[in-house]
This record gives sequence, C-alpha cells and structure tokens, in this order.
Amino acid sequence: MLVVANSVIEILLIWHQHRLPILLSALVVATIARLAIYTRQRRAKTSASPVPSSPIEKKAVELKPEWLPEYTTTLSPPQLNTDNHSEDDTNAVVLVARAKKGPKTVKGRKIQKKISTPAPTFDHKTDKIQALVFFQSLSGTTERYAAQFTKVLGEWTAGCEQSSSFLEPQTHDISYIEHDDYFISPPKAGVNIKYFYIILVPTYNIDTVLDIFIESLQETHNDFRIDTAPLSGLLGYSVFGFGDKEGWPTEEEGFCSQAREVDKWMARLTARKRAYPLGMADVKTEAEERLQEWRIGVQEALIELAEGRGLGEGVLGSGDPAESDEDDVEDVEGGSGEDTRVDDVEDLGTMVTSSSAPIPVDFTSYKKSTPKSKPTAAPKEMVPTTSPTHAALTKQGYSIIGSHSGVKICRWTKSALRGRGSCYKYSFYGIASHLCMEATPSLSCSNKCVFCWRHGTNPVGTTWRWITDAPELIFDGITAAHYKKIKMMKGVPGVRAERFSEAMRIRHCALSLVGEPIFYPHINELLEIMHKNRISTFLVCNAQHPAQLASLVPVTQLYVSIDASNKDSLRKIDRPLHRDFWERFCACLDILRNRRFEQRTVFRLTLVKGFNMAEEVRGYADLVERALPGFVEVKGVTYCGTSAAGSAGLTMQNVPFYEEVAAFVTQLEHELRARGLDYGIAAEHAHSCCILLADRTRFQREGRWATRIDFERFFDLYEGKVRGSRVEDGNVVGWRPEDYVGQDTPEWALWGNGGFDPRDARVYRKGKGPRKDGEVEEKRKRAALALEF
Ligand SMILES: Cc1cc2nc3c(=O)[nH]c(=O)nc-3n(C[C@H](O)[C@H](O)[C@H](O)COP(=O)(O)O)c2cc1C
Ligand code: SF4
Repeated sequence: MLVVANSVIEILLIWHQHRLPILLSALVVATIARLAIYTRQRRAKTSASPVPSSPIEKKAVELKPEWLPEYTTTLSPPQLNTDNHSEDDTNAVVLVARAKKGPKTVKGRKIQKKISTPAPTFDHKTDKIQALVFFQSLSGTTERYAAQFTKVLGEWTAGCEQSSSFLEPQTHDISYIEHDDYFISPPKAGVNIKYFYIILVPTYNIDTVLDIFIESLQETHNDFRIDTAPLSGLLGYSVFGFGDKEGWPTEEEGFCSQAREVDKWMARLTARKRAYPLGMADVKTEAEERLQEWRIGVQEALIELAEGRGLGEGVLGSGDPAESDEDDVEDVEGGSGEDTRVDDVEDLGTMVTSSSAPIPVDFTSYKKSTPKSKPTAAPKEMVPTTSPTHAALTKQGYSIIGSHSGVKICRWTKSALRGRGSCYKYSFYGIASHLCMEATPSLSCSNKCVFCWRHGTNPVGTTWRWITDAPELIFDGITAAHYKKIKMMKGVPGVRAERFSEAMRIRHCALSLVGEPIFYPHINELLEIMHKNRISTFLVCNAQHPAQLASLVPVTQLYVSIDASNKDSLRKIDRPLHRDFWERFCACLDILRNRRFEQRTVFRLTLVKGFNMAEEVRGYADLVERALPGFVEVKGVTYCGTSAAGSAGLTMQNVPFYEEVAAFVTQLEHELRARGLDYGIAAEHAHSCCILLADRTRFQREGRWATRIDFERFFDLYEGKVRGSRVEDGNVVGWRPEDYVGQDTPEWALWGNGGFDPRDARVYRKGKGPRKDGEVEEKRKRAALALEF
C-alpha cells in the first residue's frame, strides 16, 4: 500500500517538474500522426482513376428504401386545365375551362405585317359559299380530273349537313376566262355570296398558256395601282398540281413547280388564305388517291367556313399567323418566327444563337409575397396556371396539359410536313417525324443539366409531391393539343397535303420533351393507353429513378441519358439534386442490362466539348460494358443561347463539330471492339449531328444493319396476336427486341452516307450549303487527330 502511494507521489512530482515538455511532445506526435493520415487519404484519392471503371458482371439490383417512390398525393378530379387547345375537335376530349384566372399569358408569336384588307366574315345564317374550280390542261388529264372533282364536290355539298350554306360548285378553264374577272378581285355577285377558289394545274417546263396565267398573278400582285392582296375578299383557296415523277422526280428537279408557283402567288394575292395545303400528285402513279385525300381536306376546310369558324388557326385572317412566305426557309431552319428557337430536347439540327432567351424566373417559389406563411399539407399543382413557369413554358410554345404535363410540336415535325426531312429517328428507326408527338407527363426533373434548354424554366424536385392528373386525361389533353398544333400548320407554305392528312393520326410518342417522364406516378397506365391506341413509345429517362425504371412496362424503345462517364463529370454536367446520384445512375444501368431482352435499350450520349468528351471514351466503354444496351446514340450538344446556359458556363465553344463527334464515335467503337464487344457504327444523321452504334450480334442480318423497327409487329406482340420468343424456365413470357426488328437500314442512312432521305428536299440555312466531295472525310481525319489520346 505504502509502495503504491510512493509511486503515485513520484509520478506527480515528475509531472509537476516536466509537464510543459511532456505536453509539447504529445502535441507534436499527434500533429505528425494526423498529417500522415491526411496525406495518405489524399494520395488514395488522387491515385483513383479520374474515370472510375465499373464492374462488369451482371448484378442483382438492390433497390434501397429511399429510392422507392413516395407518393403523397392523389389523383386530381377528372378535369384538366388545358392550355391552348380548347377549340380542338379532332378527338372527343374533355375540355374544361381553366380553374383559375392566370396572369396575362405572353404568347410567343411573330408579329405579322399589317394586311390591308380585312378578312371577309361569313355569316352562316345568311351567306352562301360558291366554290369555283379552276383548271388548266394541255393534254386533257387535268381537265378530266377537274370534271370528276367538281362532280364529287357538288354531290358532297348537296348532301352534307351544311348543304344550305353551299351553292353548286362551278368549273372554269383558265384558258378561256378573262383573268381580270376572277384574279384581280373576286367576282361581283350578291352580297351574300362568298367565293372559295380551288385551282387544279399541271406543270410544263416549256412555254405554255400556264405561264401567262402565272405571270398575270405575279403582275397583279406587283401592280402599284392595285392593292397587293386584292383577292383577300375570298373565303379561302387551295391549289392542287399534277406532275410527272418519271421525268421530274423531285421538287428541285421541277416536280409540280408551276403548281407551287400558283400556290405562292395566290397566298400573296389573298393575304395568305390558303385553306388547305398545296396538294401534288404524280399522274403516273398516285393521282387518283392523292386528289381524293386532298378533296377530303378541302371539304373539311369548307365545313369550318360554313359553320362560321373561319379558316382555323394558322391561317391568316382568322387564326394564328403562322406563315410567312418571305421567311419561308427561315421559318423552318430556325431563322425567325415564333418557333425559331430550336429548343426541343430532340432537336439537334442546328446551333442557334437566339436572342429571345426564356423569361428569367425563380422557380423555387410561386408567389413572392408570402414568405412567412406556413407550408400547407395539401399537395400543390406542379405548374399552376398562375405561375411564371406556366407563362415561360407557354411562351416557348408548350401546351401545358393539366398541371404537370406538356406537349410541343417539334421542328422536325414541321420540317417533315413540308417534305424537308425527318429527324434522325427516321433514318435510324423508321419514325416519320410528321407522325410523331413529343410530350412529357412530368415537367419536373431531378437534374439541372447544363445543356438543358429549359433548366431555367422547368420545375425541379426529388420526390413527387404534386397534385396528380389521371393518365386518361393526360392522354386526351396531349393528343388534342398536338392535333391542334398540326392544324395550325395547314396554311403554312410548303406543307404537303398528304403528309398533313397522315399527321392527323399520331403513330409515335417521344416521351422526352423536358422533365422526367418516369417521375409521373401513373406512367405505366399512360404507356398502356398509348400502346392500346397503337402509338409506339420511345421513353428517355435520366437514370435517377431506379425503382420506377425497374417497374416500368416494356416500351418500344427505352433510353437512358448518359451525360458523363464518371461521377465527377456527371455531377458537373447534370447537376443532380439527389446526393446519391451516382449510385442511382449505376443501379439504372444494371436494371437496363437486366431488361435488355424485354425491349430495345439505348444509351443516349450528349457530347459537350470541355465537359464530357476528352479522355472519357474508356469511361463510356465501361458503362456500355456494364449495361450492354442494344444501341448507343451519340450526338453533339445543341447550343441554346439562353442566359441559363451561359450561367452554367456553356458557350458555342462547347458545341462539337460533327467531325469531332464522328471521331469520338470511331474511337468508342474501337474501344468496345478491343474489349470483345461487337458494336459497330450502323447509321448517321449528319443534319442532327447524331451517330448510331449498334450491337452487331442483335441488329445485323446477314451482314446488313437492321436498326429499323417493325411497329405493326410490336403492336401485334403487345396485343398477343403473335407469340413472342422471350423464354424463362422453358415458358414463353413475352417478346424480345429481336421479335420486332424491321426492314434493313436504308442505304442512305448507313454510316458514311449522311443520313438524309433523298426523297425529301434538303434546305440549307442561309450562308450554308452542301459540302464538297472529300471535305467531310478530311474534317473527320483532322478531328480524329485532335482527339487522339
Ligand atoms: C413537255 C412536257 C413538259 C413537262 N414538264 C413537267 C415538269 O416540269 N414538271 C412536272 O412535274 N411535270 C411535267 N410534265 C408532266 C405534266 O405536267 C403531266 O403529264 C400532266 O399530267 C399533264 O397534264 P395535262 O394533261 O392536263 O396537260 C411535263 C409534260 C410534258 C409533255
Ligand atoms: S423523335 Fe419525334 S419529337 Fe423527337 S425530334 Fe423526332 S420527330 Fe421530333
């Protein structure tokens, strides 16, 4: 006991005498130890590859509880706040007036030149429509068709519901009338008779009386003594041309060129009262069919007039001023007008430096004035009609359906309607753009990607916390709004009658507009409705919602956006809201791999120079190896020129040249093949800066690429009319992507051939033109050298 007490005393004495050096030594040792640990950690961090590779083996995907959707909201009553399509009559749609009165909505429309003569009004109680069928014919074909046309039209006007509004149609041979009687001003008749002109003409590339007619139209328009639009007193007009595709296969080569001239001058003389698009037919193959189709369209326009609804939207004088003859090319190519901002997610064709940036809005709050009010428990509308988001999206041309869905007619749809080419999905998969609707059931998204056209305007969130609209109502709303927008195109110059009528039956839906479609809690029901209506579905998701992806019903083609090859890069480019974004992303890749035999799976890479291109080829190859998608679409980013993009550090310098994208894809192909993955470059659409890699083992037949889809077969499989070949445990459990592979990829779409359908007319933007021979190849080589790593 005594010994212990002595030891304690001794220790205390030592402590008192040396406590300062002891304390100092301890501090030094602790500091050294800490520094050593810190340095080791840093070394460990920097030594990790900046492009972390991903495991290759197939994994069971563990869905973490926090990834499961928490839906705290219920379906809204069966009503929609539909925007912009209240007059549509294409489908039986429940259209309900907006619940709330919003602020004055800014409509993004072009201001038209003032038209001197007001549109004639048609009083359907007292007025009569006199249709005049004009024709010109040298060898009798057009005359025969004109006689037949007038007869059928006469029978129709006599028998239709609105027959009391019509007088019997009359025919006039242009060669035998005084032009001045009809084409300087409408004929004088009783005040209650209103005229509608129908003009059928052939084309001759030699001097004929048709030239005299066209010249007289032109002279009338240019005559300073006469109003430039002296025929604006007509109710409307429409032109149909006969030509010969054997001798004049395309419009550039002169097919129906004189009909197009007549249509153009009539548009000017009537102050753009084209009631139905110009129809054109090849006399040797399709004249009968095309003329009948066009007649039905003209009859519909006549019904609208007879019912006092005017020419419908899109035609000057009674609706939306959507046309400009002078700005013809610019309209489509992004030069002017309400839709000239090339701002569809899908829209890759051109790089636009538009000055009309979206309205800058704070989207985190709807109202400025109530910062202190207690948050209410009731779910809110995602995009209320009173919100600035609604105003901004509407200004950008969206129709907002209900409170969280949107639809917009894309630039390629307009282009295809005018015979100027479809988007890359036509070249690669066979989707004609005029049959395609672009929509989303969720305008909200959980990322703020630097290249997104609308990250300044779309709402964001990590969980669904909004009032939810029923899938049936969304379907009715988006289809009605789409049809309405198509109808607005009917008076636009160059719209082809046959495509216009085909467009009135949606065949395909690209669920990719903006936002995250699988965020919508009833996405599966919405997809089922589309499939039941034989509308195929391409769904693009951002790889942030693994639970929803795992439970998604098979779609026609399932996309995952791959915006970067590694975690750091993904954080910078997608700016995700989820903290565990990389884990979510990887889980989605594994799910895609597991589901690759249920549906066609696609990686969509958007290349942004300076963000996700350099030295990332191997990283992307890792991801392909992980998910084994059927296809890899690689495209260069499109610059939107918005302030939002600017603040994200994006400029035109970040937009890769097509040749750079091509060089990147070539390297990716090499990298994949070096790993024993049999992917090859299948097709390209240079116009969209987009290139397709595909799995040879699955999408090549006898050495030929077969990337196109057999849509009819997809629906037959869906409806159980044919048996699929996906087998599990010896039983057929469904279909495989191989069951609905379509025709071979067309020659013109294959890699090296550019990807522009030769049947369409390519329109170059001002200052641009076709490349010279060898120029593309040369640029590709240079770009490949620049990208060498
Ligand atoms: C000499 C000649 C020139 C023609 N030029 C064109 C032409 O430039 N573009 C076109 O599409 N069709 C052209 N065609 C085809 C006619 O437009 C076509 O045969 C039309 O149906 C003739 O109509 P018609 O019998 O009423 O005169 C031409 C035909 C002939 C005989
Ligand atoms: S897929 Fe449809 S929505 Fe997308 S760009 Fe092509 S036509 Fe437009």
